Amino acid sequence: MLTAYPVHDIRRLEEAAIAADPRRDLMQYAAGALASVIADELVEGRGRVYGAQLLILVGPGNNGGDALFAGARLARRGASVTAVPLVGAPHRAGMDALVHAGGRVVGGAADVEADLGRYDLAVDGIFGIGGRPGLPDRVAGLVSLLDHHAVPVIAVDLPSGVDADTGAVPGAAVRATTTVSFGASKPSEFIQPARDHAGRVVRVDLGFEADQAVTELQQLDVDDLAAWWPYPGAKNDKYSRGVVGIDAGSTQYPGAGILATHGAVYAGAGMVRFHGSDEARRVLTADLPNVVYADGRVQARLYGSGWGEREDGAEVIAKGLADGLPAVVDADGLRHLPDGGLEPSWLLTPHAGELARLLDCERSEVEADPVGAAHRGADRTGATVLLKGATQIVAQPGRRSVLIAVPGPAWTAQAGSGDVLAGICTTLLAAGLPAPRAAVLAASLQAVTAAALPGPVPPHELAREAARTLGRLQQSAAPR
Ligand SMILES: NC(=O)C1=CN([C@@H]2O[C@H](COP(=O)(O)OP(=O)(O)OC[C@H]3O[C@@H](n4cnc5c(N)ncnc54)[C@H](O)[C@@H]3O)[C@@H](O)[C@H]2O)[C@@H](O)CC1
Ligand SMILES: [K+]
Repeated sequence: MLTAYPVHDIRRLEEAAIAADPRRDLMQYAAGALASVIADELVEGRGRVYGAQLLILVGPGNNGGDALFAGARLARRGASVTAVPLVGAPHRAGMDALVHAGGRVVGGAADVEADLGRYDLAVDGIFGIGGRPGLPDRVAGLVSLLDHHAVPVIAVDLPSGVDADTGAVPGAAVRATTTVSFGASKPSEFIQPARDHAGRVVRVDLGFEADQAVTELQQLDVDDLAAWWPYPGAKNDKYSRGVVGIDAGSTQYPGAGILATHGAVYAGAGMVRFHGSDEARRVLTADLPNVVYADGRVQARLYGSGWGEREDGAEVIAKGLADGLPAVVDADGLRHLPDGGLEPSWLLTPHAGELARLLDCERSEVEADPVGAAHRGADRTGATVLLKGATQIVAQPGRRSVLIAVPGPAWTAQAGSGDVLAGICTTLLAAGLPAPRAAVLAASLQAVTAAALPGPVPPHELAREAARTLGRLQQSAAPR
């Protein structure tokens, strides 16, 4: 599991680390770690550090200081280092160190633009955690020229221009090949589209110790998925594994019910009872003869995928609430929720547009701060929220921390993926998992399954593959 903290909390952790050991120079430590990553990349790219052409992009803060001190270390190892101050006054001591080590400082972007292609590597020390999203125009111009010349960029702490807290990229931003992240991960390392700007992330431990008061973003990895999945054991029967009730699909959208049922079955439900349309039932009878159509005991329900315009939607959901069973509400079902008063054992699975409708805001507002929007959705409804999209985020009512699923390939964004996902989530609720864990495991299973495939497959095939993934994960799982 990887943990990220918002900038506000990283500053607090940094202050606490300095107070605990005032003699430790965090900037020198950071610069040393940065220099060693740069040296490794130079050796990999051209065989040695000596004689390498290194360009340092310098902003007005400590981020530029880190870059300058790292540049000084590499100049001492024989690299030819050019620093270009781009915004405001650069870090004084860092500049002195670079010049003292034999580095060159030019006046501004115009002095390097003509021959950018000669640089082996550029270091982005423009803005760090003090940066506001976007880049001043002249800086954006230089950054896009570097891209044009295919000069690899190592970002110091984070790629300048991205929003560290939200992962949004509202304007120009550096696209790094590698990011050297200090002290603690930033949310932008996990959340798209900023995650793509970071490239490979090398994390440098500065000895921060998290405390209870900080907000955490916890991103699962494959080992967490393997360890947390509730594999059926020898003592399980179909009831203890969980019976899923699916009320999904409609005459207009029969496929949604079929897909959700595939998700539920292949994720290992003890039994699935299907209460959707007759068209879907005919297909399911042929494809998945284990599905049951009679009423009877269930342990979790799914409502809403492919409902379309359903007149009795609000009534069905109200009845489900009165039953007191955990439930997943997906897609069209989200239009029929009561105003607040849901339970955290209920899991809502909106994409950005559906969450915007729940929050009475624009989709762009959700995309600008997906974690914040997922929190608001959970707080407003009282339910757990899984916000689907390029980054899959799970928020709980009244809690500031969020879970983030293992990232998967972009091709899973296709019609029907959400229906399968809703089915997997319901299987995990029926198995007795709390909604947040069910949501993050289901989304992670889909991502890990897709990542192991050579390319796009339709969602019902992805559901079948998920069962194979679970078989492999179970073998590799270390008990926790
Ligand atoms: N957090 C930590 O524990 C450590 C932080 N260090 C470095 O310090 C950095 C933070 O340093 P600072 O707080 O000085 O912040 P920055 O280096 O991010 O710079 C902030 C400055 O840039 C200006 N600025 C921000 N966005 C702008 C924009 N879009 N257009 C124009 N001007 C803009 C601000 O007004 C401010 O003056 C970290 O990212 C990291 O690189 C390291 O030295 C080691 C320890
Ligand atoms: K940077």
